[in-house]
Amino acid sequence: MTPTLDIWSKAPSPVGLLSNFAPHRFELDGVECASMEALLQAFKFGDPDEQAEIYSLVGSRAKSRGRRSTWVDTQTLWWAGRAYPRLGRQYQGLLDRAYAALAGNRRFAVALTATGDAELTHSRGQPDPTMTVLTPDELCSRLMSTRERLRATTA
Ligand SMILES: Nc1nc(O)c(N)c(N[C@@H]2O[C@H](COP(=O)(O)O)[C@@H](O)[C@H]2O)n1
Repeated sequence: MTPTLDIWSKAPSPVGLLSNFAPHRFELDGVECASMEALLQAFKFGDPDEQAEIYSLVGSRAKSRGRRSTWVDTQTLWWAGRAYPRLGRQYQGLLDRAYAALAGNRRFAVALTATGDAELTHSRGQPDPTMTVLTPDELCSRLMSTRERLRATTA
């Protein structure tokens, strides 16, 4: 039977290292982020100066910082000065690029491939996309497809 691994920040390694809270550095479009959570929470702000305050954060500090945003009212997220409707296809493309960038972090890539063929879940996540910048499906589908790609390139 295929094992299921539930991703959250306090899970033992390697699963905890797949949480967006984990301190994996990566760069997207020339912006260095200390964690995926920092990038995701920065999407919630249209002001580049406010976004820049978030990039260096990790874990719950990054997530809490995002609570100052009112993005839920507008359903609009921001990257590189451009507005992304939350339910739009372009936002999905932005998430794809973000996870592709994260896959360049070796510690993340090693942790992800160490999960083998396990089904990845995220039971703590919010499934309604109008209430979160990343649903469990959006996270886990990207992690599992990235794992396939990493495997294919190292085979
Ligand atoms: N631990 C945890 N608690 C929640 O309530 C969550 N929604 C999540 N999901 C993660 O939170 C990030 C998205 O933040 P918002 O839901 O937009 O505030 C992202 O990292 C999800 O994977 N996790």
